[in-house]
Amino acid sequence: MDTLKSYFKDDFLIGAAVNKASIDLDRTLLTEQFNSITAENEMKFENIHPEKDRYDFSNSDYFLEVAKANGIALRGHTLVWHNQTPAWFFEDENGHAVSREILLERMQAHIETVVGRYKGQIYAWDVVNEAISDEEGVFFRPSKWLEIIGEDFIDHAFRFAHAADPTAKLFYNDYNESNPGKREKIYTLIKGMKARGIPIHGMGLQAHWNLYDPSLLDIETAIERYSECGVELHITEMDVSMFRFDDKRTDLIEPTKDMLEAQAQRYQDFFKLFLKHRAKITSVTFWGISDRYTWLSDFPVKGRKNWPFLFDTNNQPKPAYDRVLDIK
Ligand SMILES: Oc1ccccc1CN[C@@H]1C=C[C@@H](O)[C@H](O)[C@H]1O
Repeated sequence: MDTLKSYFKDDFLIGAAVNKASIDLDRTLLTEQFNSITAENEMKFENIHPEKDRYDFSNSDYFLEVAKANGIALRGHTLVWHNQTPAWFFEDENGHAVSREILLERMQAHIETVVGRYKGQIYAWDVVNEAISDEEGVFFRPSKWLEIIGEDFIDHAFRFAHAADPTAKLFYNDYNESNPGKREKIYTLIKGMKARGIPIHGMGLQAHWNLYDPSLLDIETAIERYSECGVELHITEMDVSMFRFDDKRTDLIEPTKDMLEAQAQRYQDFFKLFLKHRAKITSVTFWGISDRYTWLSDFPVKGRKNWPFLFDTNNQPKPAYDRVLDIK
């Protein structure tokens, strides 16, 4: 029987985000279908470095152990992000903002400790996540990193990561990556980093898409534009929501047949595009394993169930799975 990882074995890795529950609960489907995993939350700052002098590698070590035992590659997510990073990291003992020099020292220590621990065992890192603003006319997203260090916080993060593990591919990762306005800002960022000799190797397109947008044209234009920077591409957090981002409906307890058919068509269209650009794309990761669990059941509408993946709430293939395996 074909599986995702076997069907695309000559094209790109097929990955899934896992968490402490799903890596065990959904182990059969995970090992059968996927050959890459990403920690959904367990390698983020607040979980892996919860206190100034304490790191917690228990979950990330376990994820690596499971990955190795099953011939699965591990993606690292994420080192520098405005979200899920504890406030103490930016403050001195009196609760005041630390200096640029101190924050750079702390950033370097964090990256050296985390990336260094898994040197040679993590094939790609999302070094910086979501540093570009969605707001028209604003380039960088405001954050404590930007405020205290300045615009070069990104360059430093990549340099520290490369020094800690020269074998890892280093990615900039972002969402709304196919929106033309944000695409051009990300393109400018990466182009500039390459021109300055910063060790950036890839662009992570999060691909939090839905039944209605973005258009295939915007996605393909983004794939081509980022590739022009001379970096490889990863699809890093793919899910296809049944709802537009601004649709706050909460009446459904299961997807309609029309939704499932529309989702199957969207997934087939997306994977046809990925195959067309297989020379640029080296990994495609879903931001979950199956509809049994998705972060979208709490975002943007808390408690509103969503069904964004190829496998249903019982880990069974949906129409979208059959359509993705019926392209070649
Ligand atoms: O789609 C978005 C819309 C607004 C803010 C962030 C995002 C996506 N942000 C992602 C989603 C879930 C987290 O687990 C990931 O670490 C993060 O990269």
